[in-house]
Amino acid sequence: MAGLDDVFGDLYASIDAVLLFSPSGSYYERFADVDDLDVIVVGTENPVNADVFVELPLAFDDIKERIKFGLEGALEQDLIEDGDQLVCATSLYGDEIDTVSRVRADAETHTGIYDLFVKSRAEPEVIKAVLELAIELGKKGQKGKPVGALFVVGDAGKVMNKSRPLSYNPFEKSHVHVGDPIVNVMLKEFSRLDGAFVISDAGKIVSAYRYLEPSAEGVDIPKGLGARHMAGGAITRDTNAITIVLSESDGLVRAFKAGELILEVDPEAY
Ligand SMILES: Nc1ncnc2c1ncn2[C@@H]1O[C@H](COP(=O)(O)OP(=O)(O)OP(=O)(O)O)[C@@H](O)[C@H]1O
Ligand SMILES: [Mn+2]
Repeated sequence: MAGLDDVFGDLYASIDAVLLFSPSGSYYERFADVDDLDVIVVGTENPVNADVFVELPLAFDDIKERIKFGLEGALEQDLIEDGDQLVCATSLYGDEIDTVSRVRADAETHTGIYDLFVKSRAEPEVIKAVLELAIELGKKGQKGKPVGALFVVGDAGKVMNKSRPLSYNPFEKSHVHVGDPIVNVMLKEFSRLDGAFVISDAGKIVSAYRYLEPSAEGVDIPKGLGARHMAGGAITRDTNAITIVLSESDGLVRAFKAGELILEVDPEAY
């Protein structure tokens, strides 16, 4: 008669490492005695004091997103490499680990999203909200038509100093934040306007209609992209902001940081 190991054993056969997502102390200790196994702890914090730890910028309710960030962070820190077979153990229903997934590390899906969230000045929740808004806008367009948009996130004071208004700022004196569903509807409406949105570290919409005037000297963006992307790339070198840019012409969402393109996603595939 076969045991459950014969059925589920494939899940953890010949793996390169185990990623434990926010394990309790006792759960983590169970792994100390397992021979020849690399254990990587992943979480927003490291209360078990694991030596090998990947920090998550957010807890991520969505389990696929949580695992994606864990893998990207582990790749970034060279804890795992392309082609590694991994077991990810996480909690889906409660606080204890109750779910095991086998995944393969894949350098091709290593998008740069981890870097965008973890080492940026703006709050991760704010970056997540803007990225999701840009992706939604890219999927649906504005009234069915493709639309472009440029969001400058973080270091807003400096960004304002390196830009000028194209028209009246509809967000003047308002105290609204990205991520609020009503505000997101407004941002989508205003994406038809020229220029950029400026958003603070904490997510406050500082301005729409901003014309960015960074020095673009030495900024290297992919050929074929125009003024929106050039300005979006360059402002991140002159300031500590990141930018999220939706292209009207090719429909892709890109993110820039420190003057470089670090993320390129197709909204339809996200
Ligand atoms: N310096 C700038 N600051 C803010 N917005 C800008 C700037 N330059 C261009 N834009 C905005 O980008 C829009 C599109 O410009 P352009 O076509 O040159 O950019 P692009 O990089 O090709 O973007 P897309 O792929 O969306 O066409 C402009 O209509 C304007 O609203
Ligand atoms: Mn263009």
